[in-house]
Amino acid sequence: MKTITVLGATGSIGQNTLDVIARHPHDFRVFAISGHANLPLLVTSAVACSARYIVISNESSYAALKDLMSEANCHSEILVGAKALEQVSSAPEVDTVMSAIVGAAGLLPTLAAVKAGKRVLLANKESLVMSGELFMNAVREHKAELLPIDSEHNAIFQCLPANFEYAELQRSGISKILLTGSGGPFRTKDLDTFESITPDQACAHPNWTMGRKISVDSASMMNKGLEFIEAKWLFGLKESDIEVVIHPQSTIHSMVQYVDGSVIAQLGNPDMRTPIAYGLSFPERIESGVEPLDFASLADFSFTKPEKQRYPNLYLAIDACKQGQSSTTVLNAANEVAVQAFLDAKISFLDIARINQETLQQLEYIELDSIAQVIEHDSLARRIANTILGKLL
Ligand SMILES: NC(=O)C1=CN([C@@H]2O[C@H](COP(=O)(O)OP(=O)(O)OC[C@H]3O[C@@H](n4cnc5c(N)ncnc54)[C@H](OP(=O)(O)O)[C@@H]3O)[C@@H](O)[C@H]2O)C=CC1
Ligand SMILES: CC(=O)[C@@H](O)[C@H](O)COP(=O)(O)O
Ligand SMILES: [Mn+2]
Repeated sequence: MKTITVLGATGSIGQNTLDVIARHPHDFRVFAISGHANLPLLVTSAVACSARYIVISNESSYAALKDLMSEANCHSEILVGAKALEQVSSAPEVDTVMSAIVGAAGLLPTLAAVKAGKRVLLANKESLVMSGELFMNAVREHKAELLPIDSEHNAIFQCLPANFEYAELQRSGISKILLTGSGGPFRTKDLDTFESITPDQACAHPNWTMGRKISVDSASMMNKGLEFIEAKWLFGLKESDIEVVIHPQSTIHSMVQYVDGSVIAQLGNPDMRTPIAYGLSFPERIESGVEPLDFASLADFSFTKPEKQRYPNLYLAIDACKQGQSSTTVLNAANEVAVQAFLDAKISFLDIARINQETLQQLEYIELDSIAQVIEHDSLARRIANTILGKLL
C-alpha cells in the first residue's frame, strides 16, 4: 500500500490522479490533497478519497471551507499556507507526491518532496523551467525518485533504454529526442485574425482537456517551449539533441531516435491517466481507465515543422534555454503574468509574446546559485512584466 499526497488535487491532473487512485483501493491511500480556489471540489474530493489532510493556500478560505466540510460530513484536518504544502509533501508517512499545482506556486512544495527523498510525480513543469540545475542536483543529493508525468516526457521515459544514464545519449545509441506537439487550436488559422482570439478559443485544445493556463500555452506553443526546457533537465540533454515536431493528432506522445535508424514511439489516446498510472505504479503497469487505441478508426498520422511566425513563444523559449537558467526563469514568470492577463481579457493573444520578449530584453542575465535567488529573480521578472503590461492597457 502506497501513501500519496496530491498537490493541486482540484485541477485537471489532480482529478485524473484521484480517478486512477480510486481504481486501486488496495494499492494506494491518500494522505493529503491541496486546492486553492475551488473549495467545493476540494471537499467532495476529500470525502471521496478519505484524505487525512486538506491543504488550502489562504487563511481567508478557512471559514468557507469549514462550512462546506460540515455540510458534507467531511472529517479531514485542515492545514493552511505554503509551509503546510511543504509539510504534507515531506511527511514521513508519505511515499509519493503528485506535483500538480500550476505555475511557480508549485516549486517549493515539489522541492520539499524532493528533499525528503520521495517518489515525485512531476506534472508541474514550471519547477524545472525555473530551477532546472538546482532542482536536479537536489534530486541526486536526496536520492529522490523523479518520474515525469508530462505526457511527452513520460513517453520519452518509456522509450529510453532501461539502463539509460543521465545525459549519456551516445552511450545508449540515441541520436535524437523527438518532442511532439499538437500545434494547438490555431495551427491552420489565418495569422491576420490572431489579434481577435478569445480566451475560450485559446482554451479549446483539439485533443486534451486541461487547465486554462496550460491550454493557452499549448495554443501559443509556449507549452512546447517549456517542455523543451523540461526535457533538457529531466534527461540531461543538449539543445541540439531535441527536435520539436508538430503531430496534430496527439496519438504519438514523443519518440526517441536511435543511431541505427530505429525510432521508438509511445502511443495512446490523449488521456493523462496513462502517464499518471505509469508514475504511480512504476515499474509495474496498472489499469488506468483509458480506452485502448483503436487503430482502425485512427485518422492519418501527420507531421510538420512549427512555423516561427505562428509560434514566436516556442522560439523565445528555445533561445532562453540556450542562454541558461536566468532566462528561462524570467520567461516563465513573464509568461505567467501575460497568460493571466490574456485570460482576464485585458490583452490580446499576440500581446503574450510581446510581453515575454520585452521582459527578457529588459532583464540582464545573472547567475542563479540558490532557490532563494531563483525566487527573487522570478519576482523581479513579474514586476517588469507587469510594468510592460500596464503600458498595454
Ligand atoms: N492538464 C494536463 O493535462 C497537464 C498539465 N501539466 C502541468 O500540470 C500542472 C497542473 O496543470 P492542470 O492540472 O492542467 O492545471 P489546473 O489549472 O487544472 O489545476 C491547477 C491546480 O493548482 C491549484 N492552484 C492554482 N493556483 C495555486 C496557488 N497559487 N497555490 C496553490 N495551488 C494553486 C488549483 O487549485 P484550484 O483549482 O482549487 O484553484 C488546482 O488544484 C501544470 O504545471 C501543467 O503545466 C502537464 C501536462 C499535462
Ligand atoms: C497532455 C500534455 O502533456 C500537454 O502538455 C500537451 O502536451 C498539450 O498539448 P500540446 O502538444 O498542444 O502542447
Ligand atoms: Mn505535455
